[in-house]
Amino acid sequence: MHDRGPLIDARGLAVGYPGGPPVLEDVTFAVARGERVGVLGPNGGGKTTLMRALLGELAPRAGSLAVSGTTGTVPQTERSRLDYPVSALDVVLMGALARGPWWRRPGRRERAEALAALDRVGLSDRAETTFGELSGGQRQRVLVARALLQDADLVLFDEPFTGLDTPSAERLTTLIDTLAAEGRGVLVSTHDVGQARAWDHVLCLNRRMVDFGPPALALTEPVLAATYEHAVIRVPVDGDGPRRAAAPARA
Ligand SMILES: Nc1ncnc2c1ncn2[C@@H]1O[C@H](COP(=O)(O)OP(=O)(O)OP(=O)(O)O)[C@@H](O)[C@H]1O
Repeated sequence: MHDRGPLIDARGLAVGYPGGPPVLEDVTFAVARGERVGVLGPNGGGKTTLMRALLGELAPRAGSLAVSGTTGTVPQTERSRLDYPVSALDVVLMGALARGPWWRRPGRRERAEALAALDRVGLSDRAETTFGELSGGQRQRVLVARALLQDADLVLFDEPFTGLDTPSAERLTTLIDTLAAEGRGVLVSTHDVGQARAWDHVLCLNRRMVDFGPPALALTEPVLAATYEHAVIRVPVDGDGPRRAAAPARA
């Protein structure tokens, strides 16, 4: 892994789709190694669009975006289905392809590393299972194993908690913590404001950046109201103490 500078440095970033107006503007944030950054925003707020820009699929329309090191991605589960019959192990081994020179096919050593990566995400018994036959949560964990094999400096998760039951969500939370503790930067888009409070920074998006900072400073009522356009459920905490807000459930 490289050791210096932020993994992501976005300044005044604007992004859009070919032929259309920008769908995301004025985005300024940074992600350092070892940080977990939550990306919050309503449906259509631009979270996936930001991920696509970070992956180099969409070029900045304005401002600047620098992403350093290797990037592993865990897309939304419905987008991670593969139509061809590859095993979970094959998918993890794709991480070795990204790591090595293009002419070198993964060998016995990479296979052993891929099995170890599957073991780390608790799926060593599913190595030969067809990827498409796994549950959404299991597919996500296979993709985390792929990022581990790739030795990704930065791991992008696009709404990974959607549809997960409580044990799977807890397991994923622990994995995210572990990835960050290893010095990787982790960017996670989520609809769960309460969960993002536990991370290092939050980036609030609603077609433009509403705020970026440590959750204790950024997640104020005005910021949440601007992010979710007042569709916020207010939950009082400790009588007159600060209020906690939760994003509305996905439609
Ligand atoms: N391929 C595309 N071509 C044109 N516009 C698109 C495309 N994908 C998304 N958009 C538009 O960009 C805007 C932001 O969408 P995006 O998918 O980034 O939001 P999101 O925050 O990820 O939403 P969700 O929470 O529903 O996943 C939306 O208005 C959407 O219609």
